This record gives sequence, structure tokens and C-alpha cells, in this order.
Amino acid sequence: MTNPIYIDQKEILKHYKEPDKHTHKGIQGHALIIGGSYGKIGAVSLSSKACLKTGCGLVSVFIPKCGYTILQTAIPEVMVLTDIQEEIISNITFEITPQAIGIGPGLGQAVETQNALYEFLKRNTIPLVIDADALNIISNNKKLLALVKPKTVITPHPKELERLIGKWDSEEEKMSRTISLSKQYDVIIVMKGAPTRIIDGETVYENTTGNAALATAGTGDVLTGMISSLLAQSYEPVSAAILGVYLHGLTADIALPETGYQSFIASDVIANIGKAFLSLEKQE
Ligand SMILES: NC(=O)C1=CN([C@@H]2O[C@H](COP(=O)(O)OP(=O)(O)OC[C@H]3O[C@@H](n4cnc5c(N)ncnc54)[C@H](OP(=O)(O)O)[C@@H]3O)[C@@H](O)[C@H]2O)[C@@H](O)CC1
Ligand SMILES: Nc1ncnc2c1ncn2[C@@H]1O[C@H](COP(=O)(O)OP(=O)(O)O)[C@@H](O)[C@H]1O
Ligand SMILES: [Mg+2]
Repeated sequence: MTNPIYIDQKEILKHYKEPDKHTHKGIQGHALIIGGSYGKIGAVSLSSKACLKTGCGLVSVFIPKCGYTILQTAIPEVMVLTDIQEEIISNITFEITPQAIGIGPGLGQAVETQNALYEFLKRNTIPLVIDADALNIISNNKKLLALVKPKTVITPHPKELERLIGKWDSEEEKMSRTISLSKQYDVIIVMKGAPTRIIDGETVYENTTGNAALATAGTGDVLTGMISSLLAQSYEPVSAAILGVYLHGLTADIALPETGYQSFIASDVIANIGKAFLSLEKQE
């Protein structure tokens, strides 16, 4: 394997941009999270809240109608757009112009949703993070990969990666196939795991934060919101992926002494994003 670049404090400070005192919500980035289906609206709640807590000025979600009251009640700061269907997403249309989009958490894989994703990928030119069921739909129809724009960030967990690149027999094979995929489509691949690695063509980054407390439902949905937020704030896609993965892991390191491994949940990632950011400020 190519020697990785370790994502530690020193590396992070090359990417991190301090907030501008004179900024306002209108220039702080608007992100859109697209996902959710009946019973999985929580994935979008987690993702959009994490997006806000990572510094974006405005966050909107696009969800099926059944999630409207849930989202508006759970996170009043988030704006809600709904699909025409009650329980699934069937037609992704919106009149806003976000600076970044995250798609996939809780999305489901209904046929109508597959078609909606196809139409969306054909049209979309906005910086994008693709996760979860959006990746699974692409894996079932690999022609969709050709519609994914350069420098899109994709965030597969090991099973989602296997669905994309096929089974591997060794770590070397997994890495070389992932690098090939990244080069072929010019995409940034966040290979989630322990540790998480980020592949940008031949360049491999390896994260140094995080622990097994993260092995709990929804922490990946939170990561999608965090990377989408940084993309909307004008970070380059690879920097958004690096900083998002580092901060996400750091929340678990910060929380561990209080929660232990067992009682840490995805909402604890969100609750500790602020402390993770503050630890960057202190080092300057
Ligand atoms: N509250 C909500 O609304 C939530 C909604 N969610 C939404 O649900 C949808 C389905 O997503 P999902 O990831 O749960 O299902 P899926 O893709 O079948 O993968 C599961 C299988 O993958 C594997 N695997 C996973 N991690 C691994 C690892 N580190 N290391 C090794 N293997 C690993 C493991 O497979 P096994 O090893 O058992 O063969 C496991 O059984 C998606 O839209 C998501 O956003 C969830 O986020 C939860 C909270
Ligand atoms: N043992 C572990 N050590 C470190 N990080 C982990 C561990 N298990 C899971 N994670 C992290 O937790 C997240 C899980 O993402 P994912 O599987 O997509 O969850 P979900 O779909 O439930 O939101 C990833 O960022 C992964 O790197
Ligand atoms: Mg996931």
C-alpha cells in the first residue's frame, strides 16, 4: 500500500480555516441533505443537525412528506422541503441553490427512488456527498457512476464498499481496487472503518482519531452531514472529507471518558462537535 498521510493535528491545521469575524449566515454556506423514508427519518434528522453544528449558515432537507412534522419539531433551525410522496422520495426537485448537497441517509431503495436518483445525478452540478442507500442504488446499477461529477465525495462503510468494488481477498486488493475506482471516476472515497482512510486518486490519508464508541447506529449519517457542511463552507472536497472525518472521530475521543464505549450514541457525536472545533483553535 502507498504510504498514507496521517490525519493528525498537524495535517488538519493545513486544511482548517478559522471563522471570519464578519461572516453572516448568507455567506456561511447553505447545505441540502436529501434522504429519509418511512421509519428512517431519524437518519436525516441526525445528518442535518450535524450539518448545522459543523458551521453551515443554512441547512435545508429534502424528505418524504411523512418526515415533515418530525423534522420541524426535532430541529427548528432546519428548513424542510418535501417530496410529492408520503413515504419515499420519488422526484428530487427544489428551487433553492445550496452550495453543497449530501444524499443517501435513510433514503431506501424503492424503484421510484432509484429513478429519482438517476434524474438527480444527471442534472446536478452542485458539490456532492453520496452515502448509504444512494451508494447502494449506484452499486446495483454501476452505469450511474458515470453520472457522478468529478471530486464528488463518497462515504461507504465496508459493506457498501464491497457492493461497489466487489469482494476482496486481501487488504492490498481492497486498497488497489478502491484507488482504481477513485481514479476512474475522479471521486474522493472515504473508506469508513477503524481506521477510516480517504482515497483521492493515488493519495491515501489515514485518520488518527475515533474509537469503537462510534460503532453505533447513525454515526455515519452524522459524518455525511459534517462533510456536506464543510463543502458548503467552500472547503475543497478533499479538505472537507479530511476535516470532517478528523472532527467526527475526535468527538468520540472527547466523549469517551464520560460515556464509555457502550452509552455513546450518534447524538453524542453532534453534542461534541463544538469541543472538537475548540481543540483546533487552542493549538494556534
Ligand atoms: N436512525 C436511522 O434512521 C438510521 C438509518 N440508517 C439508514 O439505514 C440504511 C441502511 O444502512 P445500514 O448501514 O444499516 O445497512 P447496510 O448497508 O445493509 O449495512 C449493514 C451491514 O454492513 C456491514 N457493516 C457495516 N459497518 C461495518 C463495519 N464497520 N465493518 C464491517 N461490516 C460492516 C454489516 O454486514 P455483515 O458484517 O453483518 O455482513 C452490516 O450488517 C441507510 O440508508 C442508513 O442511512 C442507519 O444509518 C441507522 C440509523
Ligand atoms: N470500531 C470503530 N472504530 C472507529 N470508528 C468506527 C468503528 N466502528 C464504526 N466506526 C465509524 O462509525 C461510522 C459508522 O458509519 P455507518 O456504518 O455508515 O453508520 P450508520 O449508517 O449507522 O450511520 C463510520 O464513520 C466509521 O468509521
Ligand atoms: Mg451509513
